[in-house]
Amino acid sequence: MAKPVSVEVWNPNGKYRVISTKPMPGTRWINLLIEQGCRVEICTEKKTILSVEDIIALIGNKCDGVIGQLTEDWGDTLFAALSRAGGKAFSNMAVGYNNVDVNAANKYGVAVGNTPGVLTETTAELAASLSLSAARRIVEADEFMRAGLYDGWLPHLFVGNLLKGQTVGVIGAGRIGSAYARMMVEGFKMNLIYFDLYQATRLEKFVTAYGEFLKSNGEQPVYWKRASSMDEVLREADVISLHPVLDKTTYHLINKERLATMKKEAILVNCSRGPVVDEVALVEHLKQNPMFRVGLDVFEDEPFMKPGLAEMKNAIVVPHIASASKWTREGMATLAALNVLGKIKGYPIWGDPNQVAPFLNENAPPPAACPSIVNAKALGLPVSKL
Ligand SMILES: NC(=O)c1ccc[n+]([C@@H]2O[C@H](COP(=O)([O-])OP(=O)(O)OC[C@H]3O[C@@H](n4cnc5c(N)ncnc54)[C@H](O)[C@@H]3O)[C@@H](O)[C@H]2O)c1
Ligand SMILES: O=C(O)[C@H](O)CO
Repeated sequence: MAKPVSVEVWNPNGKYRVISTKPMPGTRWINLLIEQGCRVEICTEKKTILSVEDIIALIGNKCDGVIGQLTEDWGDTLFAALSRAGGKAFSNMAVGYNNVDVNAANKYGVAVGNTPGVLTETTAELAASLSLSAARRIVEADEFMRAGLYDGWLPHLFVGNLLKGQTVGVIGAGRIGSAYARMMVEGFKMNLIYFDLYQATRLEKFVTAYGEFLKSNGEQPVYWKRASSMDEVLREADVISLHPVLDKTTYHLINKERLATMKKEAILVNCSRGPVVDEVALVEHLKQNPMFRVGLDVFEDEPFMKPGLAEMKNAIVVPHIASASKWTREGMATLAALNVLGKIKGYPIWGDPNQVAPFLNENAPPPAACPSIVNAKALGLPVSKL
């Protein structure tokens, strides 16, 4: 028998039982569920990562839908349990869903939601912060100051890299990669080289137009290039930021050989998923190349770091906080709740999961649609005409 898991209950007499495996920011998501007749149960267990057994206990015998987290292993066992309990809806409170076995969800007819769009700028801003912090050695300098080591201005003290005129490389120029590229190009007047399976037409147009603007003002223009291989980006860029999805094509995309092709003083930023980088190879590379710097938001064996990483002065490490702005996190909770609610209510799927603003407007009721269901096609779910 699984141990009972502690929950906080809202609207106990609601017709549909919806579980959230974690307390989530804001209250709009709870109110939206309650207004539509849901009983909402929020897991209040103290431990950060729930096990499959914990979640099975939460699901129980009757559960219409679950809002879950990227730390949870949503595979066959959990989708089978949800299906047995009558559930047909699950949503990650995240855009990435590499923790979800979508084929297993398809097998049990469970819709899988995610939360694109609302976290694009927030995540790109963190990638830009890590790029700048690494270039200007901000964390090292802060530690130096606090250790009482500063005894006066010196010509060589914490000399870093000037970004202006350098080249920013983006691997995975989707929503977040493109937003990051625009920030680096416009903010720091960097040239762009990117690699993606698809052409980032809007991004290219933006850089072209900005380059023309700079030129017309008598300034050095900026340029873009779509690389024909990832290696081209690694060889040419001074700052490289990783923004692909994690799947079998991107696992250990950055490995020992590829690190060796990068410039000795390059900066590597990862705000995608930890396993995109071979972290053991990275630690070795950081040891051998003290001028090479990294900014990491994600780790291969989260929440752990590979041995040696924490000791590296040329690494900045933060605990998976790229989407952590109040507006974004409340919006993610709202989108996740509306994915589950929409499926329970039989609503169609929103036509463009990149345009989620109507769901986030606090002054109007959200559209009667599921904002983003990744397996909508596989399940044959209808698309909204709104
Ligand atoms: N650190 C965080 O807190 C955080 C926050 C949000 C998203 N993420 C991660 O960022 C990822 C991207 O999010 P997004 O909203 O920009 O998604 P997106 O789908 O818009 O962009 C992903 C891009 O990666 C490209 N891609 C896929 N395989 C590739 C490959 N082999 N080589 C190069 N490019 C490839 C796709 O074509 C696409 O353009 C998410 O899947 C998630 O894992 C992390
Ligand atoms: O995929 C995601 O959304 C993140 O990792 C958390 O915001």
